[in-house]
Amino acid sequence: MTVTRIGVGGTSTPYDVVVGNGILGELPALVGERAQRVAVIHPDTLEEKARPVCEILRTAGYDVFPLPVPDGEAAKDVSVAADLWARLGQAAFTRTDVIVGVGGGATTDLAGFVAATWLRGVRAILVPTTLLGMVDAAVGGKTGINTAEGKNLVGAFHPPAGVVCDLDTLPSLPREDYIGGLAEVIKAGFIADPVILDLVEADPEAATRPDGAHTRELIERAIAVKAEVVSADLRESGRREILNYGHTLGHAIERAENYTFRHGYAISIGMVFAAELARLDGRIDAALVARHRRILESVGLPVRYRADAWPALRDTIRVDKKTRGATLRFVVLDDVAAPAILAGPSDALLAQAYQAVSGVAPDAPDTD
Ligand SMILES: NC(=O)c1ccc[n+]([C@@H]2O[C@H](COP(=O)([O-])OP(=O)(O)OC[C@H]3O[C@@H](n4cnc5c(N)ncnc54)[C@H](O)[C@@H]3O)[C@@H](O)[C@H]2O)c1
Ligand SMILES: O=C(O)C(=O)C[C@@H](O)[C@H](O)[C@H](O)COP(=O)(O)O
Ligand SMILES: [Zn+2]
Repeated sequence: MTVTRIGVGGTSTPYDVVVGNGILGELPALVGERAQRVAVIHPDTLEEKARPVCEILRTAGYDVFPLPVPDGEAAKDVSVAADLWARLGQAAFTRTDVIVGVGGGATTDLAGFVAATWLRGVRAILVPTTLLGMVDAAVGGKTGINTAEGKNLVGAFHPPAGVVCDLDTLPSLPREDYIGGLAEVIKAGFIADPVILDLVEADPEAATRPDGAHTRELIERAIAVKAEVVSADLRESGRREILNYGHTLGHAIERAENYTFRHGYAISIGMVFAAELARLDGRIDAALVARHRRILESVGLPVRYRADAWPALRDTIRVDKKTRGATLRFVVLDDVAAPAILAGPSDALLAQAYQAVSGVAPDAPDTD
């Protein structure tokens, strides 16, 4: 199988997202000759994915420090970052040394954040092992951790020095996590690449499998969308906001669920909410909202959330990063591949859109 390299620019150090099978051998060249030590941050549950990375780097002559962290979202916590800072200090990690993050989006967000903050910035190389990590989290340099008040509230823009997407890691991913990653693939379709939507609609079942007929094309198209957007606007001063489609409500749902709800599942619901908002604002028709529900449901993603959660979700949305002062801002669509910002929707409009997502009037008890 061929190796694909998708370039990401917009920074003084452009890098490639490399996609292919059995491509961990790309790593030593990315780490480079100036580094002596390499820290390999990985979930403690994914030792078998970190081991070949460590072996390749040891064989290439580096001093390798495997640094296990808690699995999943539990890693995106300041206590975990502080523990890693301590371990880097104990290993006398210098500015020419390198951090490699191996795992899903939660792990690469943490590894990137630690790389951004250690000595005010050392190089990070990311090896995403989830679909979501490959098509979204590992690309573009957003790093961060959660706080009690909300998702990703502390972080830094710190582009990686390289991203290695070894497709051989995907078959072991639990099906639910694979489907979670499809939410970001479908998001890329709605905001920028209609062919993604066509491919999912043509065979939704195949889209849920790492060996599906169009899987590689879906992955590469979604990466290309992300690469184009972050190359144009690394620091989210404008265009990059479109990547937040579905995330305003989605992040609030994740917080309401104490970060036990898959990110992709939450943003799937969030995209339906954003579509309902756009319809109520007169931007899109009911058919496009229905297309959201149909595509997302066809791959097993949720499109509804409980009605009684609205007051808490409404409060959390206030600290969304796109909010300016008291003005809430949502990414919406004017059409497929025509994203826009809806600023300052009324409380009534928001509640009406949420009603369409919960299926129950906001004040009424949830009888589901
Ligand atoms: N920085 C960004 O631009 C960006 C973009 C999108 C999402 N994110 C973040 O990414 C996170 C979600 O990422 P995720 O969906 O990858 O979740 P995750 O990192 O929690 O991984 C999901 C689960 O899959 C397991 N896993 C990972 N790879 C595996 C493999 N190959 N085989 C078996 N199990 C495997 C993990 O151990 C974990 O239990 C969220 O924190 C979200 O905020 C960040
Ligand atoms: O890269 C971006 O920009 C995104 O918004 C991609 C999102 O899929 C991702 O979940 C991101 O972490 C959200 O960023 P945040 O700034 O809303 O925390
Ligand atoms: Zn996301």
